[in-house]
Amino acid sequence: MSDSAATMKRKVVIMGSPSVGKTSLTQQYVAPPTYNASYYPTIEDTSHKTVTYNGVQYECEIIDSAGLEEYSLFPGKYGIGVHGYILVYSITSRQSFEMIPIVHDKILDYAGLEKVPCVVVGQKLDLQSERAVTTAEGEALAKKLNAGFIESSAKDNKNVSKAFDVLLAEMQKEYNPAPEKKKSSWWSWGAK
Ligand SMILES: Nc1nc2c(ncn2[C@@H]2O[C@H](COP(=O)(O)OP(=O)(O)OP(=O)(O)O)[C@@H](O)[C@H]2O)c(=O)[nH]1
Repeated sequence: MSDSAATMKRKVVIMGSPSVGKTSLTQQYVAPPTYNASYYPTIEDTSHKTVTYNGVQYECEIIDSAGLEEYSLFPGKYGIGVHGYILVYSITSRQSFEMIPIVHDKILDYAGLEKVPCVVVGQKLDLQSERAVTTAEGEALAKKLNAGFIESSAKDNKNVSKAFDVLLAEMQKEYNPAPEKKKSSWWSWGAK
């Protein structure tokens, strides 16, 4: 995973309950406009996209994983060498929302980390009349997990690339932060 001067490689895994729209989100991002109303459960798919975010070019490897249930074993290959995670629930399913902290805990446990760049994505934003999780609840959970947050609709292609941008921002904070501004020292107080 070496980074060339021009392009940085970023490996991203998309995780969450079955049928929340992980594949639809990925496909809409990688090859828009792509939306399929039929449901085909994923085993695993990998796709690639090169994007420029905040002046940096990233070559992203995006792994769309199989839907996880509460008692699924965490697939170890998703805990190694991964730069960031997109944790997806559906705004129409509380069960899928409740899976988010469980998946997040599994990632940290497996990787032995205290923090990892993540974005929590509330998918199926077009299904407002079936909403079961409020935006405020989503935001509060993401804050608790130290993650970014956005609601999206793969169907309407709403906030799809923004979801990836939020993760790129989280990864930039973690792996290539802006140089810290010089802190003032005690003796500089009052000095002009
Ligand atoms: N209304 C609506 N339906 C969606 C949206 N995204 C996905 N779907 C539908 O939800 C179903 C599941 O979508 P997938 O993208 O296959 O979900 P997944 O999370 O990848 O599913 P698994 O492979 O089982 O993990 C499909 O019928 C999609 O058409 C969305 O934004 N809005």
